[in-house]
Amino acid sequence: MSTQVWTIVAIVLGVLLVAGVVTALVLRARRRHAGPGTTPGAPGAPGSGGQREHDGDGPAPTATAPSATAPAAVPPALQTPESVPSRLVRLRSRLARSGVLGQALLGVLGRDHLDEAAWEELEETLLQADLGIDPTTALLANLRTRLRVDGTRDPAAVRALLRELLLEQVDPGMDRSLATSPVLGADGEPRPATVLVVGVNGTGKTTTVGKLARLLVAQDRDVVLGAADTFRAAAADQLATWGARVGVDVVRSDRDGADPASVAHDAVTAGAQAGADVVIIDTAGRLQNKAGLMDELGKIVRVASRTAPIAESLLVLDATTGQNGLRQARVFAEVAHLTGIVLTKLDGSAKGGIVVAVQRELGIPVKLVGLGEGADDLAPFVPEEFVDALLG
Ligand SMILES: Nc1nc2c(ncn2[C@@H]2O[C@H](COP(=O)(O)OP(=O)(O)OP(=O)(O)O)[C@@H](O)[C@H]2O)c(=O)[nH]1
Repeated sequence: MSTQVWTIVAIVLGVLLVAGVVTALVLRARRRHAGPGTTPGAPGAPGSGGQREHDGDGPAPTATAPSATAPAAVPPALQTPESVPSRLVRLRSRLARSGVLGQALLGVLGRDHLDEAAWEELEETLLQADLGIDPTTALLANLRTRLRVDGTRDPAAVRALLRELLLEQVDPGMDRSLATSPVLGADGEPRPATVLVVGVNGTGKTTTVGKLARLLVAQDRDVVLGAADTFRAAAADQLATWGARVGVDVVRSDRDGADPASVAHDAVTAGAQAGADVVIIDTAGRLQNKAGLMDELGKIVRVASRTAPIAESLLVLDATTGQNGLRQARVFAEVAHLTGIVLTKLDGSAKGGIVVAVQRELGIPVKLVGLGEGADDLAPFVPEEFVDALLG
């Protein structure tokens, strides 16, 4: 072959080599730009509607509760939970969907003449909203008296009066703060605040534990989770996914059906060793008539409070279950010294009166409300906001 042909072959090979190198560099740069562990459409991936991008009131696609089948092996991208003030603003409209109660009451009160049939209608409306018979009777008696004494039928004044009387029933004076600061243990050493979460299956316990971890992380608390629901195998996986999303450690047993009290003990110990502020313990959903399961809960309580008293025992209640929820509450109160209620599924429920009924029944406050399936759809309960939402 002539020198000319060899030169042409060398040039072609050189061009191909340079093109290959350039292509490889471009691909590498693109991968870097996408970020580590980020797959299109995966939680936290750009454009996937990740937590940070979700500002509206619609469902938060990536913020939805992790499913039991979520892959535990691939660590999900770390998320930043929504701040408390931001979620209060965002979730207000969810509460407002229960405004049908206020509209119905104000509709009747706006009539020219309030006869006995009208008062019965008011009673029926309040009972249907699960306010309970005693609070309903008390509220209507006060309303009758005040309307007579004040002698006003002006709509704005009637609304203000109804607001005042409803708020009285919700009892804004109750202490709704969550005890989530480290406590002094029996040995004089600081211990994390232990938060025990109990309730019947399906009320939203595991979801609430995950959401609460996020709420506390948003408040700069160091959190450890204990997966003491060893009854439902998937619950620990579910919790592990919640924890991984916000960088929170989850203590779990590698054995299905392990002793839940032992997991609770390990979680409290791990929390203390890690210097955590809070240890939240998820427990198995139990039917109140299953004596064995309730005994087991008693054991968890004893073990978890061995080194320091339990700071919070939260009962998770499904707002849509009405009187049945109250029966559950009574049984749990006998076993665990309850300090607060988390009322879930209040989004879109017209049964907001259950807040009043359950507080009266147990004498403990509703501290948190669940307002959707999104990861940050949990908020502190604020009586004034709640009553304003009821009035629509
Ligand atoms: N709409 C709505 N759904 C909720 C809320 N809280 C929980 N859920 C849903 O309720 C269902 C049950 O939640 P879980 O957390 O698995 O219930 P659990 O009490 O732990 O159930 P067990 O582990 O079987 O005892 C899930 O589909 C949750 O997404 C809420 O505030 N609003």
